Amino acid sequence: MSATPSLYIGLMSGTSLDGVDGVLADFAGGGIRSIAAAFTPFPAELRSELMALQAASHNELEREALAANGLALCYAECVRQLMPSAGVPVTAVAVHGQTIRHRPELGFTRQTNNPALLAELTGIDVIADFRSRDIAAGGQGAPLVPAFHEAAFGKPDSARVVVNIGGIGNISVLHGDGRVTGFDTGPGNVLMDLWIGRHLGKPYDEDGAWAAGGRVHEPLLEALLDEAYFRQPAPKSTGRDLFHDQWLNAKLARFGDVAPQDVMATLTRLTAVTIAESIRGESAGVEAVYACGGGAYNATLLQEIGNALGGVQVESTEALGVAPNRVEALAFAWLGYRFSQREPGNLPAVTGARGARILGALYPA
Ligand SMILES: Nc1ncnc2c1ncn2[C@@H]1O[C@H](COP(=O)(O)OP(=O)(O)OP(=O)(O)O)[C@@H](O)[C@H]1O
Ligand SMILES: CC(=O)N[C@H]1[C@@H]2OC[C@@H](O2)[C@@H](O)[C@@H]1O[C@H](C)C(=O)O
Repeated sequence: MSATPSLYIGLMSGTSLDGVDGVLADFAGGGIRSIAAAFTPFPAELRSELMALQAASHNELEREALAANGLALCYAECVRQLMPSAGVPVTAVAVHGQTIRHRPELGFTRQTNNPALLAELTGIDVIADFRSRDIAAGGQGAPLVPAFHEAAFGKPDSARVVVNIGGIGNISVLHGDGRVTGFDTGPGNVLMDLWIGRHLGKPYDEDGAWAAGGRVHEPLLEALLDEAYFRQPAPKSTGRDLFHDQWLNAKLARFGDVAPQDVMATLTRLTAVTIAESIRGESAGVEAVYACGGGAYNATLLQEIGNALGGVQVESTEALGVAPNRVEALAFAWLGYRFSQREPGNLPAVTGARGARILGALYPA
């Protein structure tokens, strides 16, 4: 007889600001099983307000509170879509919130959210605020997915790398001997999305097709790589606080004559080489690299990461049984489960925290 289900819903809205990814998962008996997934796009107005809140602006306290209420409605809608797949009561909804400021060096990170409203709207326990305890313990508060990557994808005696390519990229190196290292590599899709939006009015470069038809401009690539963050040792994490449109504009200032499609090819290469160099720096002979996050659907990008690693084939996490667009939400469902078990969620070797900590705060139904 199978164990009684232990159902959690994970909700993630990341730096791409495209919407909410939700996953219903069952962790019965210590297993990890994703049952159903849903995606709720942000209404255009909420998306642009969340984008505006990424930087200092007028009356932002009130605007943040209102955006948090709007977010809670999107989260509730995503939960509503997942509920029919549950069958039995869901133990808790684990919700990341929307990062609008990430400044671990100043001792804070801010994921705007209204978990009380979400508990009210869903009638389910809500677990939120997963990052601040790690920062309180001296850590970066990010990335948090490496512990989950090890639990879900780790294989004894074999070295595997999981690379999450969302707005920002992050790697988890599962060394195969229980050790896990990882950090944010820098831009994932954020600069590419910005550029194709500006030039073709599209949200992203589907399959990397536009970049594939362009040529990498080496001097521009060199200028883009001239960024202290790439040389900084781990632990490290980043976000739109650093990699924003002014960052890109400043880099492009000397390269006004480069064709937009060639800029796209160069930005794709930038993401690929910063990920590949980060992997190389952590582990010499990596053979198995698995990509997740929306960037895993960018064939050009995966090909370029593989090339930059000297011909390694980069597969998506689909090969390990989890669709790439489900991994992050599943990770937060799992972090919610860990919270309920009073088990730590962070890895001090990754975030730099003084020790393992239970992450999250409960808003009862
Ligand atoms: N078919 C596709 N082809 C190319 N790129 C894609 C495709 N589908 C999604 N993407 C990219 O993936 C992004 C969304 O990825 P994801 O949902 O993993 O990001 P996120 O969770 O918001 O970010 P983060 O992990 O930084 O928090 C899109 O903005 C787009 O750039
Ligand atoms: C502060 C913040 O929201 N960071 C995100 C972001 O998106 C990717 C990368 O930057 C990672 O550090 C993190 O998300 C994943 C889910 C994490 O915590 O592992």
